[in-house]
Amino acid sequence: MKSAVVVFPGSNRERDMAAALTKVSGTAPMMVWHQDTTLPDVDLVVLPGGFSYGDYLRSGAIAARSPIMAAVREKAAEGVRVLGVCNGFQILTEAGLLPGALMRNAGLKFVCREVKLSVANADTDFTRAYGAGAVLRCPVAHHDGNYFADPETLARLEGDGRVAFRYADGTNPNGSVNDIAGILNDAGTVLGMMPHPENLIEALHGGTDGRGLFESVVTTLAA
Ligand SMILES: NC(=O)CC[C@H](N)C(=O)O
Repeated sequence: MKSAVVVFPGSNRERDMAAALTKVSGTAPMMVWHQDTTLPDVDLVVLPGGFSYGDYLRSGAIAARSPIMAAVREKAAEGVRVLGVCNGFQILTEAGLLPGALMRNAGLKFVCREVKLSVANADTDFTRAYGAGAVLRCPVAHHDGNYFADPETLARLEGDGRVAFRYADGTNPNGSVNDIAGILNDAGTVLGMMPHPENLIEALHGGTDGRGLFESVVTTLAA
């Protein structure tokens, strides 16, 4: 699987993401600077976590208007898979590639801890390696993870199975509506999620629950 990781000023999870992609897919991703205007020929584009532009204005708002985002939009329109984790999810909503918004955490505090995630739809390109109803451990680290969408959008997301992950067992760290932790676009090719699956890849991380997401994409693209 060929992949690219976009790096913005203030990104801080791009190396974790690159390590996870390399470990699971066997191929190192290409790292692309936000000022570039083209993306290489890849099967997956990843927007990593971090504090792009210092979270000024709103988390992800300035990055969503970076030169590279026109190319990300083009790839998404072609059906290339796009994954946004944490700040990457915020950038995808700010860019209009995913609906809704990530508001300040309900507790008004930065939250850094492990949560439980349930796989709300195991029939997606990003989740098929997990069984239906699987519950996994996953770390979160954010202050703007409180997912919100208007009732109409929410009904569409829920009705179309576009909620990929939910916080489980009362571990919702941010007050997101319907315990939403990750959502898909209409076509199921773009996933945004607040938790960090790239940080539970090998035994040294304390667990491997995050691997399934990357394995799902690898398997989907190999099929
Ligand atoms: N880990 C991250 O990507 C954090 C995203 C963003 N800076 C926030 O705190 O909400």
